[in-house]
Amino acid sequence: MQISIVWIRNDLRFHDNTALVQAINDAQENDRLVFAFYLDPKQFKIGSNSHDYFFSSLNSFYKNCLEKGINIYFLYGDILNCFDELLNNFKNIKKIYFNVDEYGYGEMRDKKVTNFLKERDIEVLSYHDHYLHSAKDIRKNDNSHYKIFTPYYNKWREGFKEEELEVDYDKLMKIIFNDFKDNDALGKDKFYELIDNIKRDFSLFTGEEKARKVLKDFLNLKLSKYDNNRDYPSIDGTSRLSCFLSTGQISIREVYNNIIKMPPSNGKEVFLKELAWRDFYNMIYHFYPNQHNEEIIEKYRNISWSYDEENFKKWKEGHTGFPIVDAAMRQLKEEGWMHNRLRMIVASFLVKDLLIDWRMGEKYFSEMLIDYDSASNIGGWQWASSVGLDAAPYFRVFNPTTQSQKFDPEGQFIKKYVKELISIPNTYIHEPYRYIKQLNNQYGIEIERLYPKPIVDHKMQRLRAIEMFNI
Ligand SMILES: Cc1cc2nc3c(=O)[nH]c(=O)nc-3n(C[C@H](O)[C@H](O)[C@H](O)COP(=O)(O)OP(=O)(O)OC[C@H]3O[C@@H](n4cnc5c(N)ncnc54)[C@H](O)[C@@H]3O)c2cc1C
Repeated sequence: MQISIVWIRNDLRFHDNTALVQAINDAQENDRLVFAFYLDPKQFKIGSNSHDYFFSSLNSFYKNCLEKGINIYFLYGDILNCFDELLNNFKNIKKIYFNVDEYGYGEMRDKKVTNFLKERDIEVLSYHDHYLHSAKDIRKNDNSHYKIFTPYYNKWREGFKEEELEVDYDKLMKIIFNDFKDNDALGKDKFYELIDNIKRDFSLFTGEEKARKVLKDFLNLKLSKYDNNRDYPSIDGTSRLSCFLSTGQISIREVYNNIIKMPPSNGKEVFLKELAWRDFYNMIYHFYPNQHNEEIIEKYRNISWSYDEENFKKWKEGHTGFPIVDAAMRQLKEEGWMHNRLRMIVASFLVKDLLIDWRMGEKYFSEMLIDYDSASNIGGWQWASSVGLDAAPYFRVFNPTTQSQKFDPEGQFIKKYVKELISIPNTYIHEPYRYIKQLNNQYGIEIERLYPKPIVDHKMQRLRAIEMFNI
């Protein structure tokens, strides 16, 4: 009997899980398959939304496995010790299957483990699975990578997209190997401990079935109007698939294939472009591995950012005195998700109004977002900060008030999250300070008790930001 391991990671699903399907298809009659999950202490962000969502999703996948009669072998601790333990516990492991990470810490970890396993004569079979096109797929004619999105997108549209892979469940159930004691696997206790300590339970928004339902609702109810509605945070007009995609609870090919089958519409075209941005940022992070810490545009590496903790706190808590920024930041804290338009507004505000280092914002998002994905998050932050490839030009400074007037004209979104503004007349909702000042003059009500006055003067900060970039 030979054992193959399927190393599960941010691909928490059965359907169209490339590594899993390949492992099942490759197996001979006497081969056996073990599911393994490595709990990486370096990646825990205990108490954060991103951590709680990931572990709620892992728990959901684990329960799905148990229902099917599949156990998971959890590993916890130093990665090479863990794989050593795995090889010792199952003497006849011949192959390890997994879906690769193409950037950042995950890519380094995969390389380290691959070398370790190869030295021990274990065959390592790794696959591209997480994106429609892997980082090296879409190239210019001279074979270099793209730096600008539009030509990348044109090539991306033409590129061949893989078909979805079906799981042969009958075969899987014949070859699955569960004959290990849970207490042999040191990680099981740690897994239960992590699940017990989840602060915010996101389980209702996890799982393969839920992801499929969210996709179906999007196709039926939102896709055809996506182009018009996607910019208005008070409208539920976007897919809400990001958390399922970042944890792999739905395959990107399943999303793409369903979209492609829909009748032509502007909504469909715009949506495909968003999927391409996801691939684009994966590609960029792959080719600029220091991007998490370093501006891609070299001349901006010497900007003297502010590290003002007080203003940073006001931004995080949603107390800046700019209602659209405050509503968005409160939504992020309460729900772990923020609308794309608002991500752009609050990121621009942090960097170009408060002049604070984008890395501080990126780190905060990495903890607060349930859809946290390092490539898209760093890409989004470098875009808003004008320091990345094909980013917003440095002189484009979002005006939080006009953005608010344009994308939340009635203030519906603002009033949902900034409750203290609920009875402010609509004409003042984007600049409540003006109204409160009137109240103050008329009745002597203290301004800051109702809602803070703007913590900065946007016009002045805009000029300072432009000056700061002028190096
Ligand atoms: C500062 C900043 C940080 C961001 N951080 C993340 C992050 O950590 N994780 C993340 O998934 N997205 C991130 N985004 C991109 C985008 O905001 C979210 O993907 C989107 O809001 C998720 O909601 P949705 O699924 O309803 O999106 P939809 O509008 O329905 O889009 C469909 C899918 O396309 C992809 N997508 C859409 N817009 C983008 C984009 N600009 N860049 C990359 N992929 C995109 C996502 O996978 C999304 O689920 C960030 C954007 C900014 C400006």
